Amino acid sequence: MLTRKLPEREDLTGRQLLGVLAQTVPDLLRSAPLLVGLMLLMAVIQGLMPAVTILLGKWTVDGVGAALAGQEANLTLLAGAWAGAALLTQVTGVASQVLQGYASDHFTVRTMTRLMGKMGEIQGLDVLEDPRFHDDIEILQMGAPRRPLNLVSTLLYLVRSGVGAVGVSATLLTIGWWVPLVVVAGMLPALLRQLAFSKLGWSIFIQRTQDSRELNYFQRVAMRHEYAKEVRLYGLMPHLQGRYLERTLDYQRVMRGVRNKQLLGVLPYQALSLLVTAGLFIYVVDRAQQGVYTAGSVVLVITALAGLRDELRSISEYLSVGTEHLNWFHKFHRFLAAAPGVTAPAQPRPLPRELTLTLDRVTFGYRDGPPVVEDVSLTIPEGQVVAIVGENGAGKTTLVKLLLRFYDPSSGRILLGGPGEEVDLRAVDPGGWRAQVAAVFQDFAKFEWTLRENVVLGQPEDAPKLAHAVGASGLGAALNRVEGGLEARLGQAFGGVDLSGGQWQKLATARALYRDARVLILDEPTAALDPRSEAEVFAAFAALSRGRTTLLITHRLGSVLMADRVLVMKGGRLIEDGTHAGLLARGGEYAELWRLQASQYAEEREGVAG
Ligand SMILES: Nc1ncnc2c1ncn2[C@@H]1O[C@H](COP(=O)(O)OP(=O)(O)OP(=O)(O)O)[C@@H](O)[C@H]1O
Repeated sequence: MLTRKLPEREDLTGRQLLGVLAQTVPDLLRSAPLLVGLMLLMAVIQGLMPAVTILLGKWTVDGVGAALAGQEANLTLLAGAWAGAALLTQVTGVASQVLQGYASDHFTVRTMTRLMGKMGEIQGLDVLEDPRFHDDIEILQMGAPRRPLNLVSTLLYLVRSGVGAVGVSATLLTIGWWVPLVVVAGMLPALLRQLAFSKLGWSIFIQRTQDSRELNYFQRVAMRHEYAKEVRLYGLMPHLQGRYLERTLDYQRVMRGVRNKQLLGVLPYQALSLLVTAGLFIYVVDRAQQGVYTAGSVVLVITALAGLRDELRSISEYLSVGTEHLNWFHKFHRFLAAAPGVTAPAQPRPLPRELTLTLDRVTFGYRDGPPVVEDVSLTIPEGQVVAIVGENGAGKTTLVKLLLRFYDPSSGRILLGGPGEEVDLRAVDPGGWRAQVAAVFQDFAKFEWTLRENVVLGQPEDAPKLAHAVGASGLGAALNRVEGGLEARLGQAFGGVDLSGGQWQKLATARALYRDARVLILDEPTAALDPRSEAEVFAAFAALSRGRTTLLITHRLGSVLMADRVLVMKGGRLIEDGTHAGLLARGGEYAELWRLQASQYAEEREGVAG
């Protein structure tokens, strides 16, 4: 059976927690001083209420006793005080909830804005492919709407319970100065023990994030439309259920162990606390029988002991959840302060006039793995149309991703600019450079927005340009068949229509055509198109690529004919570089690929003829 360990302890030390607290609280306070101030006021008032109630109880019992004995007692005043206390409890309770609502709205917007702002700063893809980042971002995303408010609330509850504990202890002073000391000393060990266990809380939470991401994935595969065909065809459901159950039961077993240990471990300490309480109770009752204490004092001790136990238990719980919130904030601050892999330069150099691309001995491996692009050097003058060919996994797409600065080379440089004006790609603003590029990626994004939004992608709308992009990409024919035309919502998630694979690809093409770019990148742009559409789209690209640097990655060698130059990649290296005719004449890898593809057509022709 698979046994699962708890993750490495991620808990911060007490000192580190205080550091996070000192960093977080002033920031939250500054962002909403009035709200937090009012909430603090409510917490202090609420904290005083238990002591008030206990004293009122004592005075009431003593007052009733006095009245029964025929002495004078102002019971009306007492009744008024009870009513006033109850009213104050109600009012502060409602006010706290209203204030929490406001604070929640405020903190959610603020935290999510900061998180999204930071995501916007992450220029590359490397960070997003790191599994640790997935866990962190999931934890941050889940926590952003609630952690800031929860931290504030927890701190306020701590204030309330702290004031409550002090207030209730103070009422015990009426019995004797030593009474609060004895009671707190008896209850403290259980509290500390509970606190020690609660440190496990964050580790468990982290574990839950890793597990829940995987469990969610199983659920998604089982339930979502995009996996439904394979799940049914290959009968995957029992397999998914089995793996889901195995993981869940395993996880639950670990959690049960932790929970049981926690509950049983704290029992002896709670027994000690009960002994002290019972001892004190017997002492006070005994002394009351001797006439040292009044009946009201006995009631006071009973209610104060119960009250103090409640307050201390609350303090322990709030400290424990507060620790979790602070751990979350630790991740949050670390995320905001992190310098993500690909960063924009502090003082970007302007883009050069001419966008010639130069790779100078560029080597790159994903996540410091073995190189998938190795020692590639080449220059592509602005305006050249270049085809990149080579077998699967040769590094063609990676080369393009490096040119777009989704990753930085492990060694070597990528330069932009004509002779004498070259600048390192790392020295220019990535956003400014990417604005010069239009691309149809192999795995282009299918946004579940309207068709129009999918083409325009946040750029200013220009009706003639849009009409041209839709027409030239071949998307126009699809539009006639989609209800709502350009306004049709795409994708299943919001009840929209779905397009065929080829129609989506035309849409991705329209996107590239709509963007007025100096560099065009086409990564297998026609893989899903029928022959007629492919011919049409290539005609559009041929028209578009005139005068623009174009990089066309393709396995369909027929389309290479539109290129001025062909690059052949193999095993991450650039092994051939020349014109179509030159490379054919050379009789190397390209000639071999061409011969193989041509022979397929020849065989088919012979087959048809025969
Ligand atoms: N994000 C990634 N993380 C890790 N490895 C990757 C990643 N993307 C690609 N690779 C690996 O890098 C190598 C080159 O991939 P690349 O996509 O550049 O090849 P390609 O020539 O475009 O292939 P194809 O013709 O199949 O599209 C492959 O071995 C692939 O497994």
